[in-house]
Amino acid sequence: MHVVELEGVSVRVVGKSLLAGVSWQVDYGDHWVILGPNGAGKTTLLSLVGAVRHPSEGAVRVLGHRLGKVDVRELRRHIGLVAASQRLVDEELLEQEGATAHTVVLTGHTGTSVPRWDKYGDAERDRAHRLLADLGCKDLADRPFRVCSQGERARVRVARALMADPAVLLLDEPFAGLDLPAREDLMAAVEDLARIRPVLTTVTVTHHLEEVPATTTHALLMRDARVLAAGPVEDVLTSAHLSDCFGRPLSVDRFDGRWYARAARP
Ligand SMILES: Nc1ncnc2c1ncn2[C@@H]1O[C@H](COP(=O)(O)OP(=O)(O)OP(=O)(O)O)[C@@H](O)[C@H]1O
Repeated sequence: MHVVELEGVSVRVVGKSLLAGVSWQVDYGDHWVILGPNGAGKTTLLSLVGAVRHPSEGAVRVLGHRLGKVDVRELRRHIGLVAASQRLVDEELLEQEGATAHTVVLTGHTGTSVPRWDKYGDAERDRAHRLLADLGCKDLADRPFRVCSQGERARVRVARALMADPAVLLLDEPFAGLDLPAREDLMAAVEDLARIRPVLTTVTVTHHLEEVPATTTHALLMRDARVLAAGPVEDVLTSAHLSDCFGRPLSVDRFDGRWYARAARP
């Protein structure tokens, strides 16, 4: 069984195709990155995998369950989704309540935007502390989420998503808006996660090759609602594929496991 399986999937809204004829398979322990220009359909693809939306055509199976034939609320409990664009968590409410980073992580256990204190015992509290430590921010436990920096929040959100022990973790532009040290801290945390949780599957949407974690195993390139290339990361992240994807000549390098792109000079 695949973690994610799409067969001939299209998503249409009035007068527009958001995804067209997409087939794709993700296996347990894979770490995928999805790249493509603005409007290519990356977030739409991730929202299918997150069981947030349904396809107009074709079949989507997540953790063996076909969308349309499964209780998506139950399915979502096994999927960790961190996406600024899809407000699944009411962070403003948590901020108003003065929630600490530890409390925000705890709410991941109940999948709620407010803490359900009767549901959290010592095991859950310890787990939330461990996850903050795994994400390199154990010192934030008692800090109000409201005052955490963007980089700190980004790591707390990932810890929250892991609280429910999901089989698959979906990250939609997790590095957006972070400065260089914050980006590198989150990158290190994501790479550590891949090492300490070998069965966790991850799918990360990003805009920049510099944001592709070194632990990435596979890549999928999108353009105009279609998949341009998908497969093992070293086969897909080539100068030719990236140039095709972004519509201009690009030169791609790999150094120390990380990827870099720049405009090709004549
Ligand atoms: N409900 C909708 N109705 C109409 N158009 C939509 C709807 N949702 C998304 N779109 C459009 O579909 C296209 C794909 O959107 P999507 O958010 O998946 O792209 P993306 O690759 O994630 O883009 P970005 O990199 O800019 O975040 C965009 O042109 C977007 O404007």
